[in-house]
Amino acid sequence: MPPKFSSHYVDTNEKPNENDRDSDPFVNAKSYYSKDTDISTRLGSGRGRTLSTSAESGSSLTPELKNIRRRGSLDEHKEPRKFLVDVEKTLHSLLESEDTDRNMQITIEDTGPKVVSLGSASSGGYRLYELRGTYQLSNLLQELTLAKDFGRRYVMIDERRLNENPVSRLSRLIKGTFWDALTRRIDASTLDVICHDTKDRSGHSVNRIYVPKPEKEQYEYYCRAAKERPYLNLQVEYLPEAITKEWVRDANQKPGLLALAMERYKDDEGETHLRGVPFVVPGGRFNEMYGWDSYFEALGLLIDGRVDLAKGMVENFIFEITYYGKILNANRTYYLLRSQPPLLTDMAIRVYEHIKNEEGSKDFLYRALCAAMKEYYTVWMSSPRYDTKTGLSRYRPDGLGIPPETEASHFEQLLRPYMEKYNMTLDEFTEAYNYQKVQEPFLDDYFLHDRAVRESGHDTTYRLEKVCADLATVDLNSLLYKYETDISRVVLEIFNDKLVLPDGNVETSAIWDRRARARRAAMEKYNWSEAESIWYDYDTKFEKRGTYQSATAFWALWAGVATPRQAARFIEVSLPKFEVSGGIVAGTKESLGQVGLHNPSRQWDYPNGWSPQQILAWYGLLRYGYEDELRRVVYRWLYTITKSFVDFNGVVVEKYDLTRAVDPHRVEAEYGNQGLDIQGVAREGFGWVNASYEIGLTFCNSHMRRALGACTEPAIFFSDKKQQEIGS
Ligand SMILES: OC[C@H]1O[C@H](O[C@H]2O[C@H](CO)[C@@H](O)[C@H](O)[C@H]2O)[C@H](O)[C@@H](O)[C@@H]1O
Ligand SMILES: [Ca+2]
Repeated sequence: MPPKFSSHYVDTNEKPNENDRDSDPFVNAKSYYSKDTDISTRLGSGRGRTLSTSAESGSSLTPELKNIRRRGSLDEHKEPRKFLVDVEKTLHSLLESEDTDRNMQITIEDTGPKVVSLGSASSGGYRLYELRGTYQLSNLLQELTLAKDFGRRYVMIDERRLNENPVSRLSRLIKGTFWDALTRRIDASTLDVICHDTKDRSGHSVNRIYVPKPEKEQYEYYCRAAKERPYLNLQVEYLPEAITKEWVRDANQKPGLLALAMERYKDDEGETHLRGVPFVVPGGRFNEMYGWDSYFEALGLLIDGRVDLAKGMVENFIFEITYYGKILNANRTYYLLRSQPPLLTDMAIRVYEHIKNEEGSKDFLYRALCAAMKEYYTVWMSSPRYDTKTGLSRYRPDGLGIPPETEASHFEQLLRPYMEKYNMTLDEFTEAYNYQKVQEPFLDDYFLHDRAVRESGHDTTYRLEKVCADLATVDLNSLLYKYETDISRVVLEIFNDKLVLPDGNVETSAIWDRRARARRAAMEKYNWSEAESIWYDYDTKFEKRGTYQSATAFWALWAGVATPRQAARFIEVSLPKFEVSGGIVAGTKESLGQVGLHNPSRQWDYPNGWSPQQILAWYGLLRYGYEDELRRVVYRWLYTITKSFVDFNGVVVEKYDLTRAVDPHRVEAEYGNQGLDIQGVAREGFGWVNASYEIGLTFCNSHMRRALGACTEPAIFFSDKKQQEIGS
C-alpha cells in the first residue's frame, strides 16, 4: 500500500523566478488555467495521444496508454517536472479508478490503487511518472476540476503544485481563492447570487430585496435593475419605518434580503455609478452577511491584506445600526429582530490601524464609534436586554412564533405533542401558533429563549436551551466590557478625550472607564467562581450562577476582564477541561450530561470545536502572556483543519468534532456540517475557519509549521523532545 501522502512536500514559500511567470507553480487557478496558458492551441491535431495519462491499476490501462508507456523516453529531471494532461480524459480515468465510493472526491476512505501515471511535458507526454497517495491524487483531481471549470482541454501541471506542502496550499487557497469566492456585493451584477437562500422554505421563487425608507436612491437603483434585468425576477420593497414583531412574522411569507451600504465609483469613462459595499459570507447555507462571523472573517482578511473587505464589513455594520437599529444576526428579513455577539469596536480599531495614514480614516473611526455607542446604548443597555438588578446584559431579542430558517425538522420533536393535541400537521400547527390562534405559554417561553440562543450565536447548546434570555452570560458581558474599554481608549487617544456625537452630546473617556469598572465588579460578583476558577453564566431570574462550563469563559481573558490572578487560576484549573486532542471544545464533557434519543446532540456542545472559540481563547492567552499554552492549542486546532484537508479532498468545514481522530470534519448535529459538499474541489472553505487558519499560522514557528505540513499528530509532536522548541 502506498503511503497516504508524501512527507517531502514542496514549500510554497520557496519563491519561483519572478521574471518567469510560467515558472510560478503556485499562482491561483484563475491565472494558472487562464486562456494565456492554454496549450491546446500549441498542439497539432494528431498529438492527442501524447497527452494521455493512465491509472496504473494494471488491467485498467488501455492498449493505447500501454503503448505510450512503452515508448516512454528517459527524461533528464533537472528542471521541476511538468505534466502534460488531457483534462477530460484524465479526470475520467482518475475518478474511475480512485474514487471508489463515487462521491467525486479522493479521500482516505477510497480503496483504489492510489497510484496514477502522468506523462511528462518534456517527453511530449511519453515518459510516465507516478503520482502516489491520497493527497497527491486528490490535488490532481482538484486541479483538473478547476482546469475544466476554466474551459481547458489540455494543461501543463507543475509537479510542485500537486506535491505542495498542505499548510502552504491551504493558506494559499484561502488567500487567493476562498475569500473571493465568499465575497458578495448587493448590486445588479450579482443580485441573483446573493438573493439565493436555501433556508427559505416559503415556496416562492421571486427574489426580494427590502430597502430602508430613507434610502430612496438605492430603492430606485434596484427598481431599475429589476426592470433592465427581468431574469433576476426581482421584487423591490420599502421596509416599514417601524419594524414590529408582527411585521417580521408576516414577512416569513415573503422573506427577502435586507439592503446594505452602497458606494459611488467612477467607471473607465469617468461616469459615476452605485455599487454595493463588499462583504464576506460564511459559506454553505449561509449566504448573507452575519454579525459575529464578519468579525472573525475580518481578522483573517486583514492578515491576508484584504483591508478593503474588512473595512467594507464595518461600513455595512454602520449601515445596519443606522437603519435596522442593530448589527443583525444576518441581513434577511427573518433575522431583523435579532443581533449577534457585539464585536464592532475591536473590528473598527483593527481596520483603522491598517488605514490610519489614508485620507478619511479618522472619519471612518468616528462613524464606527458613534454607531457602536448607539448600539451599546439602545440594544445592549436597554430593556429587555439590560438587567437593572445586576447591571449586566442578556441576549433577549423580541419576536413572535417559530424561527423559519432552521432545518425543517429542527422543532418537530418539541412540537409533536401539540400537533397531536390539536390534530394538526406541523405546518398547520406552526401557522396556528404563529398567528396566536392557539395559546401555549410553555412554547412562548421556549421560543423567547430560543431566539436568545440564536442571538448569542451559540445555536444550539444545552448551556442555553430554555434559559438563555435570563442569563447574564460571560460572553456578552465580556464583549461589552471590551466595548467600554475600547471606546474609552479611542476617545482619549484619538479624539482628545472629547468626542462630539452627531446629536451634540459629548463623550469622554471617564464615563466609559466607570462603566467598565462597574461591569468588571459585577462579573466578579455574579459570574466568577473562586472555588472552581472559572466564569459561569448568571441566571437573573433565579438569581443563581450556572454550572455549565463553556469555552466562552476564555472571553474574559480576551476582553481583559480577568485579573492576572484569575487568569492564572483559570489556566491552571480550567484550561485542561477544555483542551482535547484537536483543540478547545465548546463545552466540557462534564457539562454535556446525557445525550440520547430525547436529548439529541447540539452543535455548540462537547465534543465540537468552533473557530470563534479558538480565536478568542488564543488572543486571551496571548494577552496574559501564556505563550506555551497558546502555541499548544493553536497547534491542535491547525492540525485538525490540516489533517481533514489532506485526507478528505481539501475539505474545510464550519465546525469540527475535536475528539474524532480520523474524520473530525464529520459532525452530525442539527443542520449537519457546512462545507462538506465537494464536487471535485472545495471552492470556498468556511469563512471563520479560513480566518482561524490564517490567524493560527501567525502564532506558529517554523518547527510547528513543518510538523503541521507532515500532519504530525499533536500527541507525537508534543512528546517529541524537540517540542521544547515549541516556544522558541
Ligand atoms: O439556520 C439555523 C441557524 O443558523 C445560523 O447559525 C449558525 O451559523 C451562523 C453563520 O455561520 C453562525 O453565526 C452561528 O453561530 C451558527 O450557529 C444563524 O446564525 C441562526 O440564527 C440560525 O437560526
Ligand atoms: Ca471518493
